[in-house]
Amino acid sequence: MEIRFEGAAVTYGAREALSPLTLTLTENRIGVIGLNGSGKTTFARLINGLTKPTAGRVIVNGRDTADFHSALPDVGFIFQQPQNQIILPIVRDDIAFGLKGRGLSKAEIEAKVEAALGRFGAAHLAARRAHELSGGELQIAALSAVLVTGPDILILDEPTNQLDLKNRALVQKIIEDLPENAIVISHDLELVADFGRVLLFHGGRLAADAPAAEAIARYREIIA
Ligand SMILES: Nc1ncnc2c1ncn2[C@@H]1O[C@H](COP(=O)(O)OP(=O)(O)OP(=O)(O)O)[C@@H](O)[C@H]1O
Repeated sequence: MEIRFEGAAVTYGAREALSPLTLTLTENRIGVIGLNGSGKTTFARLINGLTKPTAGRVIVNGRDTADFHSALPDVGFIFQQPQNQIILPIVRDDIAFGLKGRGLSKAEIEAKVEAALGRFGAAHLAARRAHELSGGELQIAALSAVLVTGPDILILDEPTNQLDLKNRALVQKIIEDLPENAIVISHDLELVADFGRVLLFHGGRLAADAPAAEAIARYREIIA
């Protein structure tokens, strides 16, 4: 993975959501922390191309996000409210939906869906109705639907938000074990506490880019 921000900035009218940012990300785990409205989601949306920079460039694995009309296929995004990204009512159909148009046979699609849920020991969720799932199950269904498409980079926006302690621990373990590159945005600082690189945003600016302990300490100083 190589993500390069080259003076990339986002402004909405007169509001600067992200000040010009230049950095390169190559680490397998990146944490993103900061207050509400500090620019974390804007930063993440720049990486998958859902938001285009109003200045500068963002280059992901050698490709300029501005060259894509929509999101980049190699960047999966799990949104803050995973229920909003479930498209079809039954879990297995929803996961299969992402594989449409790839010229796969029905049997190949079924095998991929099974494997996607199987990664999380969640094959039993295949026939369930998505709107009946618990928060943790919903995260697994959303993760499966994104990972089945084979992204190189996964962005998780507050993945433990609204989860109880048990499901939180489950999601933390799942993130630890992911072979994919993961960028984790979180107010749950424990979730990124082991990460070698954590970015702290404050008022749309990068306020720290450091190992977790240092970035978290800086965050505590800022709000003190
Ligand atoms: N589409 C938009 N139009 C106008 N302003 C926006 C838009 N999206 C974000 N902003 C503004 O940009 C700033 C950064 O927002 P962003 O969503 O990146 O913050 P965040 O750090 O992810 O916040 P939170 O922790 O609350 O999710 C905020 O002031 C927000 O109001």
